[in-house]
Amino acid sequence: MVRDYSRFFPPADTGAPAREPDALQRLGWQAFFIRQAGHLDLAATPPLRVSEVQRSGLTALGADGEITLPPMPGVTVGDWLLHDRARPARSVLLDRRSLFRRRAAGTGREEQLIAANVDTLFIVSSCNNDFNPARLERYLALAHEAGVEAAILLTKADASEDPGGYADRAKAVARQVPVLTLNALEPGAAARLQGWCGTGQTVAFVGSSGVGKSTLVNALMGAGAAQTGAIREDDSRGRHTTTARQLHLMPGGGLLLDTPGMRELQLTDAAEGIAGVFADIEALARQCRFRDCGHDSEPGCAVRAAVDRGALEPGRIARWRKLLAEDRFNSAALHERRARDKAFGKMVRNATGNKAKRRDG
Ligand SMILES: Nc1nc2c(ncn2[C@@H]2O[C@H](COP(=O)(O)OP(=O)(O)OP(=O)(O)O)[C@@H](O)[C@H]2O)c(=O)[nH]1
Ligand SMILES: [Zn+2]
Repeated sequence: MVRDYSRFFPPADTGAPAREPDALQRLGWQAFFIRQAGHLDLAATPPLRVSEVQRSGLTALGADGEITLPPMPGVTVGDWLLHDRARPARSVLLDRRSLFRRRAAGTGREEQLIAANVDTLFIVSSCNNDFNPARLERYLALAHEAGVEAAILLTKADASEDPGGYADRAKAVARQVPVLTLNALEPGAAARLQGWCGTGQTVAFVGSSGVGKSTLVNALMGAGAAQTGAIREDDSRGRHTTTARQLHLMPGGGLLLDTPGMRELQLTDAAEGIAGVFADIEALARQCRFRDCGHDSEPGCAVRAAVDRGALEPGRIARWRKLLAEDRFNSAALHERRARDKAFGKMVRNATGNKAKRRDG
């Protein structure tokens, strides 16, 4: 299927103002990728950004519009490829600036790539009962793990008596992360996010159901929102499945990456991300007298001492522990499955090996 993206791109010749960003810049082609391709002839192997991943293949956007490619394992939405026109499946995957991945339960595959090269993750919650510091921390850990900057958006400020109170509690969770309270329905909502959505900047949304993600997406997409409509493809059994478009050019210049996987993100081996979000506690824990301090009633516990002098909120310790335990559980389950698969593989090899021997003898 060929879609007309021409309205997103400046005219090819002199009609465009000199400083108009070129088509690749609009797709997020930045110094990080340009450096990787520096020694290559980009006319021969043009850069493409993957906009959809389906069973039947990939769709990618480049300076000349949209191209369909055969399936390429290990490639995900948001990735940059250098297109090999003669052998498309051999197109080169460029290193990623950031990557969201998740453990794929029960699929036999251990890990699922969700999205690459997102610049900013909008973590959305509302100024109401949805607000939950533990959930914010979880999402922040995910962003940290993926290597993505985060911004916390607290919607429904218009329906709250005290939006500032919610903002303060969000800021207490992550001092470095920008926090915005807003009414997603008001006309100026998109403009308030524009700072993160400039030309070539890729954003994604996470948050619970009903917090206003779609409302914000529609605000950012403006008249282009019709583009978010679903498309159909045939799966391997010839059934029609409906998949949504996954990478959208926003009228304001940025890109919106929106996949079902993005919305279902969980913590996977996120120890590093957790450490980033709870850096204060982890630093304290290193000062405890005992290396294996449980931070309960051990003498010389720096974590407890911080709680006692009011420098650390006890709830944060509980959430830190819960997140660590959850991550440990997830990782253990994965390693167990890995070990089981390995043992099974060995058994199969032994069995087939024995058969071969018998035949030989
Ligand atoms: N008053 C008010 N209503 C809002 C705001 N943001 C969203 N809503 C309303 O809340 C409802 C849910 O918003 P959605 O944008 O569908 O929420 P979502 O996060 O996309 O939900 P899912 O699609 O289930 O993930 C809709 O009725 C919106 O109109 C806000 O800032 N203020
Ligand atoms: Zn301790």
